[in-house]
Amino acid sequence: MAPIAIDTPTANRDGLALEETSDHIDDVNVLKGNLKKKAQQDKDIYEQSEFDANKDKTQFRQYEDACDRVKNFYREQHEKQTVAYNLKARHDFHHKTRAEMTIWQAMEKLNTLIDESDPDTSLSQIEHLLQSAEAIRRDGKPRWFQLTGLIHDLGKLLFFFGSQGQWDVVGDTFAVGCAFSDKIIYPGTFENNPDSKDPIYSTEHGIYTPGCGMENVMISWGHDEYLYHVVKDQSTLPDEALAMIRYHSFYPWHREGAYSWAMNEKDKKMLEAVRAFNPYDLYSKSDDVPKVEDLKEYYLELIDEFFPTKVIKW
Ligand SMILES: O[C@H]1[C@H](O)[C@@H](O)[C@H](O)[C@@H](O)[C@H]1O
Ligand SMILES: [Fe+2]
Ligand SMILES: [Fe+2]
Repeated sequence: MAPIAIDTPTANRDGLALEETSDHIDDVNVLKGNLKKKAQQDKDIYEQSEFDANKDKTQFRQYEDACDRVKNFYREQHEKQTVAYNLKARHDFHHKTRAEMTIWQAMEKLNTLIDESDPDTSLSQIEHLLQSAEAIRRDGKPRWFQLTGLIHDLGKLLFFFGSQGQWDVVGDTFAVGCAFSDKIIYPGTFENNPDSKDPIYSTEHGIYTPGCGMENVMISWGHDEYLYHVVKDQSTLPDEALAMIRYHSFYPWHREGAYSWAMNEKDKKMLEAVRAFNPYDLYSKSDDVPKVEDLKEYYLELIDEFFPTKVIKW
């Protein structure tokens, strides 16, 4: 079809030159775009989603019925996550840069890892990340929240950076340096962890003072804590996003209410944010498998918005 010719005037009624008018239109369009983004951002992160309401939750996290792969994973993890190991892991982390790559490259690198601790999915990690992000996006939640869904498990890259196995990378987390809570899954498997017999670490508060704040509690080392440090220093994501990343595997706390004695005022707010995130992580595992190539462009732009330095130090 031939383009329609429009007889455009060179100046508008108020005598403005055409160039200025079209600049103005551009500005208005930018504003409209911002408003649209803003409207999306206004959708409260705490508002319960349809997504959450429609899932049959009894289908997830059935650890008693889980296969041996999952049970063996936790037996090993619960034996080996000691205070001594956690101090060493943090020391090692702060003393080197393991790799330099973009967020998308990290997602691709992670793709060969199948998480041994997970009874609910055998999909690759890139698919799980996109499922989480897409569920948040479909619910019209803020862009920073969508990005948090996209990256929240990238800390599993630790597996390729000299971890001792999967036990110090994946799985639920718990506090070390105080008594192992009976709210942790398979609580009977801590017997062979030497800390369970330590005269201080085995007491309720252990090395901590009540009210000290979760950021002062040493949580078992793995993908949450690692990614939290990477993202905190290299992105503009808000505190809520950092809490979602740092505590998303901390089910004894965010789901079962353990360790409440350690919380401070800020933690109460952060706990709500972590709880708002959890359904998108857990229940999106039964959604359709996303098509990576179809979504790539949208997410590349989103990544650039919050990671000013494209190449990240891992
Ligand atoms: O098996 C899963 C998986 O490793 C997740 O990435 C982690 O966040 C969960 O807490 C855990 O239960
Ligand atoms: Fe995770
Ligand atoms: Fe996840």
